Amino acid sequence: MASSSNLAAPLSDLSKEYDFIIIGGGTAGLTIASRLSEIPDFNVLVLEAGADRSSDPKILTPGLAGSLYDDPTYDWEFMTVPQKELRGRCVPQPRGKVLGGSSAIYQMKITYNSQKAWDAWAVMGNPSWTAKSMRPYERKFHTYHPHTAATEEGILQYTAEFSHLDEYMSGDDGPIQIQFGGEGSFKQIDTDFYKTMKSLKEEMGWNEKTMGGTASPNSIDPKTKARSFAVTGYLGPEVQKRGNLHVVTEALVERILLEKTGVETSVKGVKFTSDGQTFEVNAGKEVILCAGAFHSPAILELSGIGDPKLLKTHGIEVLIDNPNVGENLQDHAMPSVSFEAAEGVPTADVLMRNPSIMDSLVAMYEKDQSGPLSDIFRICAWAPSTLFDPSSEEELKAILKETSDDTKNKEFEDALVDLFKSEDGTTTQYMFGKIGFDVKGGKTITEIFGRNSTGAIGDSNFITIMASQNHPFSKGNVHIASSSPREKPLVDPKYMSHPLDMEISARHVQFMHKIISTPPLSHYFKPNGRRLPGGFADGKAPSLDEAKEIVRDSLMTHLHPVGTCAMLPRNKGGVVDERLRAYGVKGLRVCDASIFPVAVRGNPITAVYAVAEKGADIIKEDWKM
Ligand SMILES: Cc1cc2nc3c(=O)[nH]c(=O)nc-3n(C[C@H](O)[C@H](O)[C@H](O)COP(=O)(O)OP(=O)(O)OC[C@H]3O[C@@H](n4cnc5c(N)ncnc54)[C@H](O)[C@@H]3O)c2cc1C
Repeated sequence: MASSSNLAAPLSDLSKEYDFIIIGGGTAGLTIASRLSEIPDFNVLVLEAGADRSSDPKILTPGLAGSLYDDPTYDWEFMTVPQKELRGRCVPQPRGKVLGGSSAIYQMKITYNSQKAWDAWAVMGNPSWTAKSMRPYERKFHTYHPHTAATEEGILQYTAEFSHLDEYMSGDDGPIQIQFGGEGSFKQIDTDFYKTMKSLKEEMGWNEKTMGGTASPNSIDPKTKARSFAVTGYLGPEVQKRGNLHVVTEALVERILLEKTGVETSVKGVKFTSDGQTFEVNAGKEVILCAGAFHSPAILELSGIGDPKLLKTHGIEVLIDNPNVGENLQDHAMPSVSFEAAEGVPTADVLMRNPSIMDSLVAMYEKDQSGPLSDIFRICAWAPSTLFDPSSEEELKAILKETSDDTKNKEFEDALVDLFKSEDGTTTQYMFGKIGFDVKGGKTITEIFGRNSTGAIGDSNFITIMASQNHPFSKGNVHIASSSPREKPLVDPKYMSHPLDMEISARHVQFMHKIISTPPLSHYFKPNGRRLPGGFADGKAPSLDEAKEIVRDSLMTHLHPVGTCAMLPRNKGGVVDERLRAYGVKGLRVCDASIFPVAVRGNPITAVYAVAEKGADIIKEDWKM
């Protein structure tokens, strides 16, 4: 049953025209809706395909985040097309299909982009998107609740000194609540991970300030112990009282309505379906497309904006010829190797095997928001992307030279190489999960986390190390599969299609041996224990060739697709200009993860909020507000 959410009048009260129509009530969409509706003269409509589940305990309980995937109630359940470099494996790609979008199902981990990686956006043709211009927006979206002395002593003293510890980065009155967690939020194993990464950093001579362990806070509200996300943050009670904001859920946008007057193409409105009925609403000022990295390009294509060849194949009239739509897909990909834990080391595998334990944890949280489900402590570390020893650096540079013939891509590759060379930009993000992953045997995310028929995890407990490449060279695409708005677009990230990505990832798999062999962390692993998907035999690091095979069998997504409606000059692959205006159409902007020209360092939600905050300011400025 379609609903018009508690924020607005029923669907039957829908006006014929709104100043701004926002497609997608997700992370970016709600941020922009909230900021634009601060102006009483603006009338704003949000159309969201998913339902309003903002009081659903599964969404609000931090420790239940893992139960939201592979369930169409919350998740679009994307699956990539078969990936050539992964032996034809398809990779599951959850995306939030509820009010709040992916912020309602994401893992709540907060990290920040590097200065150098923001500046790459400017260098590539968007001079007003420098790191300096983005920092105020990174502060604006959140409130940071200061960490405790225990967190300082047990964790932060061993971590790299940057971003969240930098006062300049800590917002004090933004809508999203960020915290490190209270007493008991981290365990001795977490402290030992940071001690190990600190000693490795010293041994490897990595940059003191930016590399090594980093503790990321979470977007959990310390007062309620609940997920803080786009709905709780940007559609709070005060915003809900605004008469100029209308949010319609369970409303699937089919296409943007465009009209041609002479040579000019402009936006007329939006066509959507809800409750089996079709509606058309006019946009007095603009349509703002915020449907995320997979749906935003698809909606453009369904509306006649894209590669003429593709559109004609699907019988769609070509209104704007722009073959860049849906290209430039970048996703953080990560080989994920599970190492058997030493006897007596508890991991979440125990919970997977004993649902009754989970039931009692849920009861604890329901009673007074206490227990392990009220908090998530996530650990990670940054390492240089390639440069473990100088000889391999030479080898990697040679590979890059061989593959750099594509002139359109040259600027992108140059920007990435520049990032590699810089102290703060060049990163692979190691993550550490206290649970086994069966990536090779699991077809869905749920199966990968140990509930699949291959039974590879069995009765063992595992600790998984993931190595996410933050600035991948491989680029894929997302395009419609047919002219039906109900059919999901085809997602092809082309993981590891650039040979340099394989070289980098394989070296990081080799380095995992060093991580598990270094005390005090080494004590948590069973000597010569089982490894998933395999390798590391006889207590040794795999050879480079063996490591590449491990990458093929263990690579999964870090769930950070971006870039498919890139903000770039049009002749360099752009879909929108630096004021987020779609090329060739008056009154249409795109603003979400799809506009990122280059993937950010680390987890992208902070960048999505910051981009949306800046986007809202740009729109206000352009309408002289
Ligand atoms: C499982 C998971 C875990 C993650 N963990 C982290 C993490 O810990 N830290 C981090 O920083 N990032 C994480 N991310 C990534 C982060 O959540 C996303 O990058 C970010 O939320 C994307 O925001 P967006 O606005 O681009 O898209 P979304 O937030 O996905 O919003 C798009 C919205 O558009 C709606 N929509 C799509 N098509 C239509 C249509 N035709 N009509 C109407 N509405 C439509 C969707 O339903 C959705 O609500 C995670 C992502 C996932 C999926």
